[in-house]
Amino acid sequence: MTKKSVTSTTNSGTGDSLISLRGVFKNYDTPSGSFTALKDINLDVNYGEFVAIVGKSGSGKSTLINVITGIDSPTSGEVYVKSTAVHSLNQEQLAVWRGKNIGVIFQFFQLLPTLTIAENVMLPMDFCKTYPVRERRERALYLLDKVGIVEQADKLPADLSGGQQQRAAIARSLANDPPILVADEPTGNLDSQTTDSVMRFFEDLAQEGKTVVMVTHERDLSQYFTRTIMLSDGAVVTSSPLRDGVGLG
Ligand SMILES: Nc1ncnc2c1ncn2[C@@H]1O[C@H](COP(=O)(O)OP(=O)(O)OP(=O)(O)O)[C@@H](O)[C@H]1O
Repeated sequence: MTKKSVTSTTNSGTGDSLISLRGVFKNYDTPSGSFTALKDINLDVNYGEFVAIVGKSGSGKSTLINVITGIDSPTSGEVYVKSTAVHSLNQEQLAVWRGKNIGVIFQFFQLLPTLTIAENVMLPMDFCKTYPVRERRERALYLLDKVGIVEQADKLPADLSGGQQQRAAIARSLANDPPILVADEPTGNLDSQTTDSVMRFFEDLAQEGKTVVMVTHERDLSQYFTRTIMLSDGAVVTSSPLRDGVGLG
């Protein structure tokens, strides 16, 4: 599948964009009063984009992706993914919706230590009942093969290297074939060679039409992204296309 360009940042939130944020604010109550972590975020991300969220520590990067995934709800404003109004789903609806639509990848992998790698990859399918029971292990093995670690399928996470665990986490994120992958510092715990291979894998997924949104502190990864969104004090300060015209409005 070829990449598509990002749409205008002014559509209604129910247009062609895959992810659409409209006037999103997020306030946290703190002992010293209300703190605004996100300020009037308006953003559109389309199919096949590989987007970096960058900015200083505390600028709101994790809060932004938590609002996109529905892990956190906005204080005001609207979050749409395809035609779903994420901001209006209840917790139970959110869990199932997220399981089917968003693969989440963390810096520290968060594989369940007592389950094998294949069982970890099967978990999202078990939770959302997206594939028949008899097909789930076969699909897990297919995904582990895709990320290059199928021979580790029956080992426990502790028996794998950091890079292999992150590949397992990526396979798990793909279990329900979601259109979106969201990753918070996924290479923060990897050496540079493993980082490059993980980044190339994300790049390939974006080429296939998945949308990848990734928080990163690592400046030398910019070659991989189709767009960089920079946050400062909770606001978007730049949203720049990086190459091939992808990301141009
Ligand atoms: N639950 C919370 N309660 C109060 N303040 C919070 C909460 N979560 C985040 N914040 C504050 O919101 C701001 C943005 O936090 P966030 O974690 O999104 O930043 P970040 O850019 O991801 O930072 P880092 O790069 O250090 O991970 C920070 O000032 C943080 O202290």
